[in-house]
Amino acid sequence: MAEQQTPVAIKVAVLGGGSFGTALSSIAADNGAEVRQWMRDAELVEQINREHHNGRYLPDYAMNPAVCASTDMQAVLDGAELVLIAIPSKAFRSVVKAAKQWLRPEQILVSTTKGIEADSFMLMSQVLEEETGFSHVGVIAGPNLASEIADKQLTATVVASADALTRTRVQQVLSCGYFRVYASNDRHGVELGGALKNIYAIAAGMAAALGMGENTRSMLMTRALAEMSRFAVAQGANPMTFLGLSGVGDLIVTCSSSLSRNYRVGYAMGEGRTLEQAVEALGQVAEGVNTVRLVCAKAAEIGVYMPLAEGLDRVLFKGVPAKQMAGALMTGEQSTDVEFVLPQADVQKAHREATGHQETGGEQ
Ligand SMILES: NC(=O)C1=CN([C@@H]2O[C@H](COP(=O)(O)OP(=O)(O)OC[C@H]3O[C@@H](n4cnc5c(N)ncnc54)[C@H](O)[C@@H]3O)[C@@H](O)[C@H]2O)C=CC1
Ligand SMILES: O=C(CO)COP(=O)(O)O
Repeated sequence: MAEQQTPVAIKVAVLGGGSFGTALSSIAADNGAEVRQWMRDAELVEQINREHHNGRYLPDYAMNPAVCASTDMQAVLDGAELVLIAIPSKAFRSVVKAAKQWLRPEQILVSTTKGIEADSFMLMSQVLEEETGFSHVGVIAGPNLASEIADKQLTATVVASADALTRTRVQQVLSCGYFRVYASNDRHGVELGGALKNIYAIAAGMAAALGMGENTRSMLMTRALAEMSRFAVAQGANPMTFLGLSGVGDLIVTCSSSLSRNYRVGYAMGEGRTLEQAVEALGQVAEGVNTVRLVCAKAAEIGVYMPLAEGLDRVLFKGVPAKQMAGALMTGEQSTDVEFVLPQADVQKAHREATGHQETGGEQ
């Protein structure tokens, strides 16, 4: 599958020793970049440098031997033109704060993280901007299960940035025969898509464990897309972005695959495990668990109707049994299919004219 391309002469730093950071490091090295990968775990560093594989996060993956792992953040960042940050959202700001002293304004900083910061409700590229004030900032998001990338399955991602240099350099560094990098200038929409879809991946895993069929899964994904776009529009994003790889693309893969960690958390809960048991058994990050809580609080604050996310929030954090919630979620009063085609205001007007009542009250 891999195709020959001209080696990219560039120094790349990857912050994060998890599955996604590891897969991206290896692709960049395959393309000829000089790659250094930072992580905290000295044993893992030693293993990667000696055996060229990451036994903790991607044990079956033969990494490019040229990837040099290190616990020394300064050495990793020194001279890097492109910095990829693959750190879970909970730790993202603290890592950027630690890195800041060695970052320079001409560097390109790209988040690969699909989460939201708890206190600020910021996306990770906003954290990057706030901490550094630099202008070459972007994100990567899309249907990108790290274990499939490791398996060299044909995969597409999106690099999103208002900055053309960021988009071009990421495309040069990461594009290869099995990894296609599409560009977007809607950083906010792309990043929001990546974060929001994790919520529905948990719900889809739960629905699968409860024995729901393909019609149900399709309904869940489609209504999830409506809900995600509704929230994103209220946050100022472009709903068209949700038709792309980082919206519907990522939603499909994570709602369909047991390789998704978010899906696996939902599945375990659908089988009767508690959230704590499900997360502990996973042993890796499932960003959707925090995202659902944060998004529901924000949706309540700004008045966006999100019945699926709110139902999941009740199962995860308020002790409502998954089985009880699943039926209720899917059978709320129906109303508009695509609300950008048939606006909710028109539905309410027709309802008022037909019944003399004021509100439909159901799903938008
Ligand atoms: N794995 C995947 O398939 C994909 C993951 N992502 C996103 O990438 C981000 C990172 O995910 P993964 O690499 O999959 O995570 P992971 O769970 O495989 O690994 C997380 C890594 O972050 C490190 N880490 C955690 N807290 C840290 C701290 N305080 N300081 C330094 N390092 C810390 C861990 O030691 C570990 O190396 C997540 O937001 C995820 O949503 C995006 C696309 C695909
Ligand atoms: O974002 C991902 C795939 O695009 C990875 O999903 P999980 O974090 O659920 O494994």
